[in-house]
Amino acid sequence: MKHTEKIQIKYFSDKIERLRYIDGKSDWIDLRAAEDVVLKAGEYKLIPLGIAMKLPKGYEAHVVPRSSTFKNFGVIQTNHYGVIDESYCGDNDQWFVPVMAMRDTEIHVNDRICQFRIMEHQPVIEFEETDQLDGTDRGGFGSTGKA
Ligand SMILES: O=c1ccn([C@H]2C[C@H](O)[C@@H](COP(=O)(O)OP(=O)(O)OP(=O)(O)O)O2)c(=O)[nH]1
Repeated sequence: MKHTEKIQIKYFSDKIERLRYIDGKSDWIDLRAAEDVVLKAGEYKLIPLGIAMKLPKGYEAHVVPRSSTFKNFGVIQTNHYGVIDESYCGDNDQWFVPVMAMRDTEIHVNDRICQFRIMEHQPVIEFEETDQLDGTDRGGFGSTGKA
């Protein structure tokens, strides 16, 4: 059985619903736009998500689009994969999602536009330079993708 982590959360708006799991379908948690947004095709906007959190020690959070985000809103997340650092934990550290509109679009406050989960940090990495790697050579990029 998975253990539970408590996360301190601050809401910047009363217009968004409080975060929750949706129907037990996934352990990713949807995030909501904290304001109405109107964009023309090609425009960029940092959309406030109306929350800040103090993540558990040793964790970071990852923010990605929902599968339906492009179909519903016509926007692409410009950083593709948002990383919320453990140090982004203060009173003003509101989460945002950067988007670009591919068509004229409107996003309304409380719309579920992206999702997040928390992940443990990776181990500390030390790089050891060498002229020859001792792994088996696959032949380089794209070498198996011909047939
Ligand atoms: O999609 C995102 C990505 C980042 N952040 C916040 C949390 C993160 O901890 C902080 C900095 O992010 P990152 O280090 O990826 O951005 P940067 O461009 O390197 O900026 P900085 O100089 O603030 O580190 O911005 C978000 O709210 N949404």
